Amino acid sequence: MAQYRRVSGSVGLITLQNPPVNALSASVRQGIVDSVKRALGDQKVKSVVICGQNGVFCGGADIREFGRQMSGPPLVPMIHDIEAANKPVVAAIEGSALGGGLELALGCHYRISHSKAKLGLPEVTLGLLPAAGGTQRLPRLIGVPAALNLITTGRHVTAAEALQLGILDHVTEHNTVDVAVKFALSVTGESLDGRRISSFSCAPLSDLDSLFEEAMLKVRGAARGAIAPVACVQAVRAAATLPYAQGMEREKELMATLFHSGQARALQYFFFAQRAVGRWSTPSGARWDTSQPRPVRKAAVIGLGTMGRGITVALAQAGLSVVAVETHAKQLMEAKKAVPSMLKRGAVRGGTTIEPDSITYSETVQAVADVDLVIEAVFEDMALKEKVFQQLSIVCKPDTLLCTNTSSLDVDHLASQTRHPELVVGMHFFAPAHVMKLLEVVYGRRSSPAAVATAMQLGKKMGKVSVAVGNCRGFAGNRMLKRYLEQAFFLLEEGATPELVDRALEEFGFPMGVFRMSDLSGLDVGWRVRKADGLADTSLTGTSARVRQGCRYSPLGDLLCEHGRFGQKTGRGWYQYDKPGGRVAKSDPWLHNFLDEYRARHGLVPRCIDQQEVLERCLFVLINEGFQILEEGIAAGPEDIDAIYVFGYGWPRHRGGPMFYADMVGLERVVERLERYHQAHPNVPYLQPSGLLRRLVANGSPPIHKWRNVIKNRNSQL
Ligand SMILES: CC(C)(COP(=O)(O)OP(=O)(O)OC[C@H]1O[C@@H](n2cnc3c(N)ncnc32)[C@H](O)[C@@H]1OP(=O)(O)O)[C@@H](O)C(=O)NCCC(=O)NCCSC(=O)/C=C/CCCCCCCCCCCCC(=O)O
Repeated sequence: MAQYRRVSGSVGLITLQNPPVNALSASVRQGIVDSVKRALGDQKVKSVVICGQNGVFCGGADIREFGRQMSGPPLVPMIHDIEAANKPVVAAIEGSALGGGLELALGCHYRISHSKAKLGLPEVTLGLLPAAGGTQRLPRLIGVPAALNLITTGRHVTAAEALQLGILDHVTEHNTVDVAVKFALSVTGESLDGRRISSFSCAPLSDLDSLFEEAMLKVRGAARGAIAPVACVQAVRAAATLPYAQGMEREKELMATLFHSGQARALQYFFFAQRAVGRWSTPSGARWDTSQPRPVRKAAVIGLGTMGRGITVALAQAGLSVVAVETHAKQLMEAKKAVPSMLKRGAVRGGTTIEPDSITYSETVQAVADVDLVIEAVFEDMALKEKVFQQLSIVCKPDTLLCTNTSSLDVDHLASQTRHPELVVGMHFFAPAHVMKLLEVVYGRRSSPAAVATAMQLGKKMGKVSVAVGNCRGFAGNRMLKRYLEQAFFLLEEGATPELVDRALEEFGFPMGVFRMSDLSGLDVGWRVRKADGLADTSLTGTSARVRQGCRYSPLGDLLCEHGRFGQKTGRGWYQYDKPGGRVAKSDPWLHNFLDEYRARHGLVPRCIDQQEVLERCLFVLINEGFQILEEGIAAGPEDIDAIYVFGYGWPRHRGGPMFYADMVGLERVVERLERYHQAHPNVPYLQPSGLLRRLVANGSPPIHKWRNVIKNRNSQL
């Protein structure tokens, strides 16, 4: 709703009231329409101010209404009526003016903002466009290039930038509503002719065609297959080339194509999923709202390889004081050079300053005696990590939280090496650790609620999306990835090429296909793990060469490593590169010969594999493992898995994440395809649909937001 009152004698003050962000729900829109009518009909009122309660102007249209039958007054005519008013209307912006909130402000005759406010048109991130006149008014106000940038990226700008761009008329450090009311009094009776943005023309540009061609190329490159950014460019083009009324028609038409699209559904689901992962819970009953995080002021990082350096930077950027420990003198010296320059680059990018003395370096673990939290980031080797944890348990304060940055090792086992296993959790960072948004916080059997809460909060402070997951081999992300990689190898055995598999995945929306990604991260990483697991034995011959522990196994990755092909770092992997460290993947005839010989040696007759099979085999098997993970309670809900895959593994956001994708495709279809592939490959047991997946289908395939009920029922039966 909206509250209306008269203030300072002649100003009608309209306050949007819909906590927490004053989203423009049907009742808020109705409240605005009614209040504007009252203000315009009241002779005593000479000007109007619109503001939001609790220090937030407006977070935009109510996203929760989008999937439902729309009711209440529509936004577009509401904003037109405000703009057409014959009394000055001033927007008083505090907190946020986003999406429909900014569009409402653009319909006002003046915009005054607090200096700390953020403004933007983020509709594109929800699979939409600013269809309440935003695509038509913003270019008319600030010019086509700047508007294109804001509308196609959805980025939020500070009040200072908004003032510079010309979105705002005034920025204040004081009480914004008071300032706006005074301003409204000062403009009473002035002509509004030059204040209605819809009557402006876009500033002329010399080469519109190439501007829009470039913009189109840029958005197509940035989010492969996403339709909203393309529609945003088309809508802004309409603003630049058509009269306002026709531009509005075009905006409406383009919005209609987006509004009910699968991509919009996926992105809106993902908006709420990101927020849901913060409300974590564990099977032991620990929860986000009942567990108190400990304060962490000083942290330590043990091991300053690539990951340790990135973690050190992330901690320092979060404002912590950091003790960075590396026992190898040469590595320490290199880290002392690398970390400050990483910090400097980050500060330039983010416009922040870093206290250079917030990091101290040491060659001994003794230096961490007084820290609140340690993140161990030594080489991925259990014996080495055990030793470090034993040492830390002696050196640290008894209440220091001990975290391990491992991508798959057993957190419970490491906890058992310490005097306080309840203070041990995993913090699985993704490389580069100071850039990648994802953090898996891995709780062990004995991790205390406070330990989990502290790690989750620290992740948030570092700007990460922290997802709490249980302890199992590979946790959630890598456990699912393993299945995906294995299917990709099997597809090569059956006749596919890395190019074919990668093309299918990249057209689906991944920034890189599985083979290009493996080349980038290094084939030797997985090889080392397989060797440690006793799997990578290429001396086996005959049928046993492709079977391990009774299941199908592909030694292709091991064979490549034996040829010294570790990916980009060696200049050869699944592709060839112009030099070691080269980035541009080129098809490699050697690899194709190698695959031909391999198939011939094993009596494999190559067949034609299409993109659909690639997608189904690789993605459905990964999804199936996701269901297994939910079934086991390793992840609390599908949103956790989706956040992990979008933020950590390049799953295209406009497809919502693997679990959402399964919901979109239809669970019955996923089961049917998995069963069919399992029949064709009976020695791949994990192609069998998981129990949870089958149960969901048996329960009538409820929509994704209801899966938790089925999972919960299952857990309560156990
Ligand atoms: C920056 C924020 C605003 C605040 O951030 P923060 O303080 O960190 O808080 P959060 O945790 O993010 O949020 C707190 C809770 O509030 C919920 N929330 C936030 N914003 C919204 C919202 N806009 N709607 C609903 N709920 C919201 C959030 O989920 C949290 O709750 P919970 O924890 O999940 O329970 C930050 O929140 C933020 O960035 N918000 C989103 C801002 C945004 O993206 N705004 C744009 C929204 S879309 C929009 O505005 C569109 C406008 C144009 C619409 C035109 C309509 C025309 C319809 C025509 C249809 C024609 C087609 C029909 C065709 C046919 O049918 O024929």
